[in-house]
Amino acid sequence: MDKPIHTHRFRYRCSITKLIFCWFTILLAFFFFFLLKTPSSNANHRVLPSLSTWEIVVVQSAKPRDNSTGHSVLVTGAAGFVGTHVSLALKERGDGVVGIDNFNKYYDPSLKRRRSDLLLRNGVFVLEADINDSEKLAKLFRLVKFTHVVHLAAQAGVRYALKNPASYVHSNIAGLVNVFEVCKSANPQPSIVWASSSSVYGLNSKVPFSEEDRADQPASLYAATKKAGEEIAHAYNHIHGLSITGLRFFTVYGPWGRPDMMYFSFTKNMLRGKPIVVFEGPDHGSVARDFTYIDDVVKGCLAALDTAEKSTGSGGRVEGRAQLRVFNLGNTSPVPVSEVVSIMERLLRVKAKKVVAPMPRNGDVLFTHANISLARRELGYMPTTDLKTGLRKFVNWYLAYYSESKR
Ligand SMILES: O=C(O)[C@H]1O[C@H](OP(=O)(O)OP(=O)(O)OC[C@H]2O[C@@H](n3ccc(=O)[nH]c3=O)[C@H](O)[C@@H]2O)[C@H](O)[C@@H](O)[C@@H]1O
Repeated sequence: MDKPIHTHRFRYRCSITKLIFCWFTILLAFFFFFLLKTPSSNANHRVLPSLSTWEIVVVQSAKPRDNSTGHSVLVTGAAGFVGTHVSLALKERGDGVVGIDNFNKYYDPSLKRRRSDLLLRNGVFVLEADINDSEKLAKLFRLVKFTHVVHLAAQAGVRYALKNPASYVHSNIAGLVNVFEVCKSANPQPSIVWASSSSVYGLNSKVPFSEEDRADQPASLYAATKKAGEEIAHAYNHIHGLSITGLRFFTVYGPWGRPDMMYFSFTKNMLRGKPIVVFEGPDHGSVARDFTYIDDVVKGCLAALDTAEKSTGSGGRVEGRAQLRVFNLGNTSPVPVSEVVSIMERLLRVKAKKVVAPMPRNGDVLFTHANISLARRELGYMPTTDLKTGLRKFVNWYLAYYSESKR
């Protein structure tokens, strides 16, 4: 029997209503889904874009002004004293630079932050990470094909090794190996320039110190880790074809310097009317250093980078021998610490309260003196700043920096 027409209509209306209801429910579900999703996706945005922003900033920072001639350089220890100056100089001449620094507390981290701010204002991004963090380093190399690595991150200071020996092993041995490991696996492999130290000459008494002299009598753990670094560099060069240049820095000083160093701490104490302890050698002999001004050292670093040959390894294969070099970067004119104090007295117009004490057996050596003929020949390295001029520049910076900090 035929169903009454109104029943059909009713059913028909019902199914239309159901359909509309269904669609409406689906639309509503979508609406609520997106409504509820928005805040959490915003939360994600706080993470994701900051990650991609981080990546974009790295890529931008690494870009040379001119792609065909400029380098892309990773500078470790970029918020350090030498690292900051080298990064600025590279950026200024058109290279792309990315920095990495762990901002540790060995000395006032706010100085490192201020250096990092200065770098950022000049287009250099410094990533906060430790050189032992292989993941972070590998990530950087996935983002950028670095042509060079200037490895300056280290635990510095010869005397602090008595207090915290582990930090020297962590940064100067394990950290160095980690940097080499990441560089070795990168494709293409970068060329590496890294900071060794004049302290590797240790008890060597043949002057001036030449690269061929003995460097197997370290007087401090710091020196021992730097010398070990040179041997480790040899192994990575030999096995993996990494092009490596080690630079033996001689007591580098200047604006934005390290507060743990003598010229810096003496300035601070003299201005506050506090005593300074001046070490002397046996029989009241003077202790002297081949103080080298930062701008001269920066020129040496850039010349080392520019003359560095390409690494020869890739994908586990090595095509021929890679370059392995070591250079002294000194000033060739040692100055006794007592003379530094006299210069500071004149510059600061303050009489130092000197306490003369025998040099403790804590890692110090009596003197350093660089023979720079190899660096002159191969790098065109020629220091031009005498100690008086360099210290004047340091004092000017110091007074400006700390009067501004006070304000
Ligand atoms: O050339 C280097 O390779 C090394 O130079 C410096 O080491 P150092 O020369 O000992 O520099 P300072 O700590 O500034 O000492 C300079 C001189 O001042 C003397 N000094 C230091 C501190 C002090 O209170 N009194 C004092 O007479 C030291 O004996 C030394 O002769 C750096 O601190 C090291 O990181 C670097 O590697």
